[in-house]
Amino acid sequence: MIDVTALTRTYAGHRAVDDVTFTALPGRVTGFLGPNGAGKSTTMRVLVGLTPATSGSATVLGRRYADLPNPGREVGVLLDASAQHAGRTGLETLRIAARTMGLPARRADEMVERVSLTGPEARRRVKNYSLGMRQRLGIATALLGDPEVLILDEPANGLDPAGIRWMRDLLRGFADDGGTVLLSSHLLHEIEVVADDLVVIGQGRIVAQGSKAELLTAAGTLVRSPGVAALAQALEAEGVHVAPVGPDGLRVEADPDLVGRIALASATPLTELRAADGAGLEEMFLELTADTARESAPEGVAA
Ligand SMILES: Nc1ncnc2c1ncn2[C@@H]1O[C@H](COP(=O)(O)OP(=O)(O)OP(=O)(O)O)[C@@H](O)[C@H]1O
Repeated sequence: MIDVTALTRTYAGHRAVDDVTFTALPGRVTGFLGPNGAGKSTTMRVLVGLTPATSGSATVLGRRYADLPNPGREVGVLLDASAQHAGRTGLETLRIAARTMGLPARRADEMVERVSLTGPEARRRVKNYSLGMRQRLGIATALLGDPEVLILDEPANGLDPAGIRWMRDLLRGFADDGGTVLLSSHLLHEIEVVADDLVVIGQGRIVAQGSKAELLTAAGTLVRSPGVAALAQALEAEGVHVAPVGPDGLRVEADPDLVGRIALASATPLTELRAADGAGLEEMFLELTADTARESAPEGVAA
C-alpha cells in the first residue's frame, strides 16, 4: 500500500510536484503516467526518502520510507538503473545488497536466475552491461528482499519486446500474489497493458486517476457519419458533449446505445458506432497532457 497525500515538492519556486494525492493498493498494478518532466520521478524520490517533501506526505505500508526498519525487505525500488556501481559485476552487486539486507548470498544467485541474466552476464562488470541488462539487474535488486511493494521508475526503458513482455508478466505475478506495484512511464501503451489503475500527471498535477476500466468508460463513444454536422447538432440538442475526430467522426461523452438512439431519432446514417476504448485512452492521455507536454505548439502557432 502506498499513500501520497497533498504532496508538493518545490525547486527554486517551481512546483515540480503540486498537491498530488493518490493511493496504490495491494494486489494491483498502478501505472503512474505522464510526459517528460511531469513530476513522476520527483514523486517517487520523495516516496523513497531521497528528496524531502516541501509539504504533504508520502508513506509506504503506513510509514515514511525512512522509518521502515529494513526498507529493502519491505519495498523494492528501481529508480535509475544506470546508478549501479560500474566496476562491480552484476552478481557482486546483488551479493553486497543481500548482505546489507541480512540475506544469504544464495539469494543473489536466485535473483540472477529470476531475471534471466546468464551466468557469464552475471559475472560481467556492470559498466559493460547494456541498458536492458542494467534494468534486469535493477529489478533483481528490487526483488532481492522479497518485498511487499515495488516502486519502479520507467523499468521498461532499454528492454527489447521480449524483455518488456517478461517484465509485464513478472509485475502481474507480483500483484496477483498480493503485492503493490507502482510503476511510472511516459508511454501509455507500456502501462495500459499491465496496469489495473492509472494515475495521470502533467506539470506536477494529477490530471486523471481511476481504474483502467473507469478511465476507458469515461472515454465515451466514437461515431462516424456522412452527416456528421447534423449528428453533432442532434447530440448537442440532447445535452451531450461532442468533440470532432477527423473529417467525419465525433467523440461523444455518452454510451453507444444513447448515441445510436439519437442518431436514429434524427434519421442520421452512421458508418461506425463503438465504445472509444483503447484508442480512447490514448486520445485522453494526449488531450490531458497536451497543455503540459513540451511537444505541444505554443499558443497561436499552428501545430
Ligand atoms: N533536483 C532538481 N532541481 C531542480 N529541478 C528539478 C530537480 N529534479 C527535478 N526537477 C524539475 O522538476 C520537474 C519534474 O521532473 P521529474 O524528473 O520529476 O519528471 P518526470 O515526470 O520523472 O520526467 P521524465 O519522464 O522526463 O523522467 C522538471 O521540471 C524538472 O526539471
